[in-house]
Amino acid sequence: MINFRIIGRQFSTSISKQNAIKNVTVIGGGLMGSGIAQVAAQAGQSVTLVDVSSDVLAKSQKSIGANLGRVAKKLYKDKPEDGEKFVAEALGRIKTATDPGEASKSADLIVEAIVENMDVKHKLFKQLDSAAPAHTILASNTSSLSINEIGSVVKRKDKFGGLHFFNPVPVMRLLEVVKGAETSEDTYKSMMEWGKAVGKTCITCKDTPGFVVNRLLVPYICEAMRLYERGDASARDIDIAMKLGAGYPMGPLELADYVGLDTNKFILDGWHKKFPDQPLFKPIPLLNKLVAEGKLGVKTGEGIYKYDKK
Ligand SMILES: C[C@H](O)CC(=O)SCCNC(=O)CCNC(=O)[C@H](O)C(C)(C)COP(=O)(O)OP(=O)(O)OC[C@H]1O[C@@H](n2cnc3c(N)ncnc32)[C@H](O)[C@@H]1OP(=O)(O)O
Ligand SMILES: NC(=O)c1ccc[n+]([C@@H]2O[C@H](COP(=O)([O-])OP(=O)(O)OC[C@H]3O[C@@H](n4cnc5c(N)ncnc54)[C@H](O)[C@@H]3O)[C@@H](O)[C@H]2O)c1
Repeated sequence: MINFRIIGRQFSTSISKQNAIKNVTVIGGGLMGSGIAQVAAQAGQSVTLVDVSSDVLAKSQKSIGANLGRVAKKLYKDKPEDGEKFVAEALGRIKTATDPGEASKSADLIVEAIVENMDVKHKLFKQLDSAAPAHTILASNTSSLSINEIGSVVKRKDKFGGLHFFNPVPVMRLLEVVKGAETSEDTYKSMMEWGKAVGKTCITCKDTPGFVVNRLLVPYICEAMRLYERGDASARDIDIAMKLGAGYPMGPLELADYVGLDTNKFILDGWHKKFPDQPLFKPIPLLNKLVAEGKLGVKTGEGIYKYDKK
């Protein structure tokens, strides 16, 4: 096992002896999917990263290469040639594909990280369920949707669950492992072992809205947006307040831009529809306006703040 530290946080990449999952297919090559593919490849697993867009896949490979470089710089501080080997080997374990069905055929585990939309996820999981071998575990990285509802379209309900990672995946140490109503004990154990093998600390949660982290974090971010929208304080001052007054690494508005304002809106709209009387889930006109204008945060160069385009 290799242990290393990034910004004061302990990391490990290891191939667990008990972990029977060797071939992982990640569907969705965006922000989350590329991070999940990276940590699995770092842990020695064979990864197929799938997206509908070849352009996205090319961009993902580039960002995975750069982020592996950041990890290698710390892991192999005194041996840059070993660092280069580490990056090349990890990148070599990642194949890309555009056909989810074909890419499922040799998978032990499939992690879905596509758009936060129930209909789109249902369509994909129906396809994966019929294409993947019988032993394959199917998991969703959904931020806010019900695991039971996503899994309602698959026949293998005992082999379905939630694996919720955090952004940026290579840095954030937590993995929420979500048991659906019909997730088997074997599947749950395999998901926990796999999470550990990719260097994460796993917690278990029932299938409740937002699981643990987002049920607390999303209302916090939304309250910060409402505070800003009312003009109670400037965006900068709200962020400074929570960084210096509460010790958060990012302020809530910076974090909203970092996660993606579209993702924030998908989550809030979904919860508002389900729980219309909950004031914490009420729509936020400012959020709706920014998303309608295509200002989605860091990924589009503008959200609550403006960013330099890379
Ligand atoms: C909505 C969803 O369902 C759930 C979610 O994901 S909610 C979001 C959860 N995430 C958070 O709350 C993130 C909060 N923010 C943070 O922890 C920190 O601000 C941060 C880790 C993102 C960035 O840290 P910060 O010190 O501001 O910036 P930066 O200097 O760029 O990065 C710090 C270190 O992390 C490393 N790093 C950052 N991103 C990385 C990545 N993608 N891959 C590898 N390493 C990375 C950098 O190399 C740097 O290392 P160094 O200090 O040794 O040079
Ligand atoms: N952004 C976050 O901080 C965060 C954190 C944890 C979980 N999540 C969840 O992870 C999922 C992905 O979020 P993201 O931020 O990576 O989104 P993203 O927009 O960055 O990436 C989604 C990718 O999925 C691709 N895609 C869409 N439909 C597809 C399909 N049918 N087959 C294959 N690829 C398809 C898109 O082309 C896009 O590249 C969502 O469910 C989100 O709620 C997001």
